[in-house]
Amino acid sequence: MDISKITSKEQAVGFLNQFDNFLFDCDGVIWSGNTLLPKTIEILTYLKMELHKNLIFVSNNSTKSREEYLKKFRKLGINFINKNEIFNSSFASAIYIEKILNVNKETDKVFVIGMRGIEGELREAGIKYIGGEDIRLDDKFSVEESEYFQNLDPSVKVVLAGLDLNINYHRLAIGLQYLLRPEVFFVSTNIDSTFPNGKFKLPGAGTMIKALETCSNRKSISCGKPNLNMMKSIIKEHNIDISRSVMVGDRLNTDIKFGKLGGLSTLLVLSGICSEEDVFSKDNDVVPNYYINKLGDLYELIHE
Ligand SMILES: O=C(O)[C@H](O)[C@H](O)COP(=O)(O)O
Ligand SMILES: [Mg+2]
Repeated sequence: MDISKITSKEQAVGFLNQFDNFLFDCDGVIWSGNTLLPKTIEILTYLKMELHKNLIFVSNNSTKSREEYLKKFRKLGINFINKNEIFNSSFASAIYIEKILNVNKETDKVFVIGMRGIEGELREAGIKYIGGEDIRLDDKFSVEESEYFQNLDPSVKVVLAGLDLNINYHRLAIGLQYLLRPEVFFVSTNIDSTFPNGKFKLPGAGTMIKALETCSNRKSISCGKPNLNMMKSIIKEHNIDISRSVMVGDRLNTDIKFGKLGGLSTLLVLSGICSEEDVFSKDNDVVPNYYINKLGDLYELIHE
């Protein structure tokens, strides 16, 4: 198992010198919930402003659109990022529905189980949708009283499901009605089972997706990491040299797998979901090239 833990200044300098392009996962790497992880601003500023590296942010979190992510970065004091340097699973899903499923934007609709991040990216792509954060879906479910159940929409051609902090039986029941139609596509934003928030692990999008897959007996197409469609969009948009690029993430089965499948080097941080035990577990077959306690250590080791 050829893997190195970065624990010294020499290793940190040697690591940074190998790459021009840094693809960063967000939850568990840059922040945990709405709190920046230690020395994040310092290392990102050092990479961008002093070493003139390309920084690209690749999140499976679909609860925000890229616009909303930009606002989150700026609110947290990170002001040197442009919208085209942010890729997330709600954007990847909207591109997939628009460009690959090629839905008719005049007539077709998407039923959304998820939040405003998905709604925002579908709107930006000009794709009609129902569901999402519609408060009528927050009502206690009753077949007779549900406006959604009593008015199932024949123009729904896709069910798109992602992390939904408002998930409930009502949303799952409506999603199932549409998934029982074989002509309706089943798309999901990502498969993450959990995501970090401070010292807690919270249910991730994979929780909602598995519930829908169970009741519908169907498998979704997942658009987020490790699906390489997002990698293709990133390489095309930024014309990056893969051999000079590294993917930095906290989850082995999404971030590190995404980087390895894409031919990038990979750095796992232990500040999010995965631990050192996970890396060396006999059940793990996704081995990062490097690992480190947290991203900010790269700054601290070099400026100690
Ligand atoms: O769906 C989820 O579980 C979370 O949104 C996802 O895990 C966090 O995304 P990340 O920024 O870590 O890719
Ligand atoms: Mg993460």
